[in-house]
Amino acid sequence: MIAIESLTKRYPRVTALDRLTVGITPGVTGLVGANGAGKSTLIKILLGLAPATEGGATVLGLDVAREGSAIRERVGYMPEHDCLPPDVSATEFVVHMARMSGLPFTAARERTADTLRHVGLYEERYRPMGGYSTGMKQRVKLAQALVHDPKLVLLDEPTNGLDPVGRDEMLALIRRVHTDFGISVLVTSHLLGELERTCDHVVVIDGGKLLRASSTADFTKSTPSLTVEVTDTDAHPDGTEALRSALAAAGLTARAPGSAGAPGAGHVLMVDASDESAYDTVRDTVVELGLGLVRMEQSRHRIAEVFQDDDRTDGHAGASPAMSSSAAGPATAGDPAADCQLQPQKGGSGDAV
Ligand SMILES: Nc1ncnc2c1ncn2[C@@H]1O[C@H](COP(=O)(O)OP(=O)(O)OP(=O)(O)O)[C@@H](O)[C@H]1O
Repeated sequence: MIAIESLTKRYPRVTALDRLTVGITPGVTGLVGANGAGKSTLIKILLGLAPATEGGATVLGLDVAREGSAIRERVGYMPEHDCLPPDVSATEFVVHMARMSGLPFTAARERTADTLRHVGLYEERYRPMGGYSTGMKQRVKLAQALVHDPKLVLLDEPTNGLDPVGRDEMLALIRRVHTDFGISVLVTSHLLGELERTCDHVVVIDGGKLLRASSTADFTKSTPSLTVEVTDTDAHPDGTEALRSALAAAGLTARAPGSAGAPGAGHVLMVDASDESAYDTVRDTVVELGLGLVRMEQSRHRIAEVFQDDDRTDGHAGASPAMSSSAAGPATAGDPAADCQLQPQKGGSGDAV
C-alpha cells in the first residue's frame, strides 16, 4: 500500500523524519510514536501536502512528490486537529467533502447517509456540529475520510480526547473499516496498548527514525509462562501464596507479576511453563490444596513490555515514557524475551511489515 524509502524531512530547527524506510502492507497498521516523533509529518508527506527534504515514497504506487492529487482522490484522511465548521451539520459537511472528492450530488448524499450511519451518527447528523461531543466530532472526521470509498485511509490520532469507552468504540469502528469494507488503514497513536488490539502490523518511530516494524503477533508472542489465578479458602486464606510454595516444592518457579496495579495483581502467579507438564502440575496442585482455579492461561507479551524489557536488559533508548500501554495487564517483568528485543533498523527489505 505504501513504500517509504529513506524519507527525510528537515525543518529549520528540527529533523522531523530521519531516513525512514518502511513498507506498509494491506490491513490495519498502527504508526506509533511519542508526541513529536514525526507521525503527522509523515502523513502530510504521504498525502502530497508537504514536500520531503530527501528520499521518497509511493502510496498505492503513486509518487508522493508528483502525484499528490491522484493520491488524495484514492485515499481518505482524518486529521488530528479539530477542523469541523461549527455552524453546519454533519450531513452538510460530509456531503460537501464527498462532492470535493468528485462524487455526483445524489451519490454524495447516499454515501453520506450510509457512512454517517456506519460511524454511529443518527438523528444528531442534522444538528450543527458546534454542539457535538468530542466523540461525535471524531466520528464525523472518520466519516468524511471514508465517504468517497477510498482504498486506504490515514487516521491521525483518532482516539485523541476520547474517554475509555469512546476509545474502545472508535477502535472497533476502525477495525470494521477494514473487515467490513476492505479499506486498509494506517492509524497513528502514542498509545501502544490500543494499537495492540486493533492493528495487524505496528510501525514504531522515535525522533523521526524507525525503531521497529513487525506484525502485532510478533510483538505479542506468547511466552513460556502461565498466568494462574486462584481463590482463597478457609484452609488457605492466602491461596496464591499457598499455591506458590506448593509449586516450588514440586519444582516449579512461580512469582507474582511485576505490575502491582495490574488487574488481579496479588491473586495472580506467573508460572514457568517451559516444560509442558507444568500445566498438569498446576492443575493437580490446585486440586490438592482445594483452591478454586479462576484462570490458567498462556501469557502473552504486551507490546509495551517489548520496549520495557529492552530498557531493562541493555539500557537501549527504547520507547519514551509517553508511549505507555493504555490498559495495564499482567506484566512479565524479568522475562528474557530475547526474540522481542528492540532493534533500531537500518532500512532495506527487512523493514517491510
Ligand atoms: N511546520 C513545521 N515547522 C517546524 N517544525 C515542525 C513543523 N511541523 C512539525 N514540526 C516539528 O517536527 C517534529 C515532528 O512533529 P509531528 O507533528 O510530525 O509529530 P507527531 O508525532 O505527529 O506528534 P503529535 O502527536 O504531537 O502531533 C516536532 O518536533 C515538531 O515540532
